[in-house]
Amino acid sequence: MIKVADLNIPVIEDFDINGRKVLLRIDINSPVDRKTGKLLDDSRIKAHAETIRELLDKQNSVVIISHQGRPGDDDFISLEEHSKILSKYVGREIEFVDDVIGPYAREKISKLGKGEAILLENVRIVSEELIEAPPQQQSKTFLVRKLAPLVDFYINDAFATAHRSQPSLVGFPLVKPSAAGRIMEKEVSALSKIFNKEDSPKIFVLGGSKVSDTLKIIEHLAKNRVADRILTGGLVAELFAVAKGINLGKPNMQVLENKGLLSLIPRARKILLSGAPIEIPVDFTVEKPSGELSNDPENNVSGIIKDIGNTTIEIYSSFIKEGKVITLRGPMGVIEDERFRIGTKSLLKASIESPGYVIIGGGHMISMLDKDVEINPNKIHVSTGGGALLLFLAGDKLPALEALHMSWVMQSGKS
Ligand SMILES: Nc1ncnc2c1ncn2[C@@H]1O[C@H](COP(=O)(O)OP(=O)(O)O)[C@@H](O)[C@H]1O
Ligand SMILES: O=C(OP(=O)(O)O)[C@H](O)COP(=O)(O)O
Repeated sequence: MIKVADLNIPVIEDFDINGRKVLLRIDINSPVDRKTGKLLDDSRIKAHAETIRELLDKQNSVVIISHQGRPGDDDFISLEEHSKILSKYVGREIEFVDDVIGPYAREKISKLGKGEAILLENVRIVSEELIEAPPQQQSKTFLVRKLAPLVDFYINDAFATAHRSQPSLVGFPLVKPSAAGRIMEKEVSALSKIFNKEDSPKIFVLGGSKVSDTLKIIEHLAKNRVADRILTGGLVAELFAVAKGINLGKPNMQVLENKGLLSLIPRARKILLSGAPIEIPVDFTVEKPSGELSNDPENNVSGIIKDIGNTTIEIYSSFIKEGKVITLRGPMGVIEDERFRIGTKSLLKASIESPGYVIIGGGHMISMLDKDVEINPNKIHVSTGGGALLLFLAGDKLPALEALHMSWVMQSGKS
């Protein structure tokens, strides 16, 4: 059992999970190369191998579920390639099953032998999975009703999706004995220890493309006075720049419009007006229509913004040097293209070389870490989470953890 604020989170040791059938929710959502559709990074897949191996060593039959991307996005792809990589890291074959709740998947689950594992297809092909609702409601979804009767236990190892109140995360704990997996356990234990409210200044480097999520994170960080400085990059920065009244030019406004982000401008403006400690880039690396690159000031951009600019890198790096705790999530630029990795890599370098403690999260950000450099755990925590990590640090109760707590209350009769 681990205690997280006032939640009791059951762990694997709290049950006799040997030779049983286990439904294991992991998060192997990974960056995808838009051109080839292949995975660009396997850090999350590698991380989850530990829990799977342990369950298989204990002769459990392991049914693995995960998501990848969101419907409509380029990275909403099958988990077939993931199963091959997972098999490599676990050291055992993990068969990919091209189904989630249909008769084929259910037969595969029923016939699964001891010490065997299967990976079901991307759980987000089941449309219910995209709807967020309270655990009670999610426990009545088809996903839960079809799969729960076939397993003995539910284990949630998906820390990176713990901020979503989706059926695969919060529905099962209400109907099955449930526990946190090893990644979930390690993340919440480590982060609870590392992140002290008193440590200051706390610097947050927030970029990427999940702008609505990031606005929510910033609102929570600001409300709970957790951040001393928020350095923005990626599409998050572009939205704040526009909200501040900076003219980024028609093509960039078009990018924001195409991504459905313009409606978020009033919300970003409200955050700025509330006095949240937001920093916006003073220059950008842009790609001109000719394909040429240029480093332009924020109010005179001559192409599509692809990364933060050189002066911004310098300014942000100097803030980072002063930080006691630096948390980075979401890249500064379009890192799928090697030419636009400079901003992200430079800020990662500045953080790692700074005297502060560094927390690195989010699939895209961790993919930029140099795989050959050893990570010193006394200096750096590499989290599998992005949004979940930030909301956890902001002091939010993550729905997946709350559901595990509810499960424990139901099992033990305690509160
Ligand atoms: N200026 C930009 N314009 C368009 N996309 C961007 C920009 N900067 C970053 N991105 C995109 O953000 C995506 C990653 O964001 P996100 O999913 O929020 O990060 P993470 O997975 O680390 O949480 C990448 O696909 C990257 O191309
Ligand atoms: O990659 C994830 O989140 P992150 O980008 O915040 O790290 C998780 O897999 C959650 O995915 P979602 O934000 O589509 O629910």
